[in-house]
Amino acid sequence: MTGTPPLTVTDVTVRFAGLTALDGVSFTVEPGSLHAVIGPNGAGKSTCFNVLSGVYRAAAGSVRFGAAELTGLAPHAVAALGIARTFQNLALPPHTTVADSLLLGRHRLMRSGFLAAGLRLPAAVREDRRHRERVREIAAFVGLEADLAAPAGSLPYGKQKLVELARALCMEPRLLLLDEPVAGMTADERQRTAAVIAGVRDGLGISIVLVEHDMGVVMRLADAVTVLDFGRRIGGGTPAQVQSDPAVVRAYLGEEDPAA
Ligand SMILES: Nc1ncnc2c1ncn2[C@@H]1O[C@H](COP(=O)(O)OP(=O)(O)OP(=O)(O)O)[C@@H](O)[C@H]1O
Repeated sequence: MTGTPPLTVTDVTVRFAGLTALDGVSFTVEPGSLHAVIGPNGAGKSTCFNVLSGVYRAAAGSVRFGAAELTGLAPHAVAALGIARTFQNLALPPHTTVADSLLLGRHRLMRSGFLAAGLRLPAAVREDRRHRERVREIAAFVGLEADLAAPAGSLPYGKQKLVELARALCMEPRLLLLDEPVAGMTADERQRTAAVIAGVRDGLGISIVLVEHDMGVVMRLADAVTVLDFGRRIGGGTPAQVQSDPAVVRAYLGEEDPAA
């Protein structure tokens, strides 16, 4: 997709009743790149994710997607700019088929109102057919074409997470926010999902922000990494750069060794 602007996070601070969860954090997500946000437990990753998706409001700083200022926008207004998100925990209606779950993801793009759709007016029928075709294409892209008629809740966990990813893609986003997309997956599922995520970046040209604990996946997929610790940005760069950064290594070792 053309026209994806950079996402520029500048000096963002978020406070919760006396606790500074993010403290003057800055980074830029280059167009079409996969940018991972990592850090030990409690570092501020989820808070960062929630600021980008409009769930939390920053006390200070700015988040710009091209010329658009995101801070202060409600989640639906952030989505309207072409920023889609997935959730850490499954957020799919379990009895709804995969096809219908994905169609729900296209709601923002649908012009016909419920009345026109309900009355089966010709324009609404044509639009419905167009959206179903696109849903099929996106399902094929993530490897779910054979599962379109299945209730989402009947699929194995890894596939349900792929349905969520596909649903976000159905919004035709320019930027995709992924919240721990491989958490709870088997090694096989992790590998498959990582390949799909790489395909989204490489094949669709969508920028991706990835918050993820799995270092293997982060280091294999990311073009750039931002490292948080206690709400501050303590490092950043390519995966190789952050892996050899003593401050980053110290932050992670500190987490593993409570005596340190
Ligand atoms: N809604 C909230 N109210 C109060 N404190 C919060 C809230 N959300 C997060 N925090 C606190 O802010 C800090 C950063 O939390 P956050 O969840 O962003 O970290 P994280 O890096 O995502 O951690 P984890 O890896 O454990 O998910 C923590 O000290 C956390 O307790």
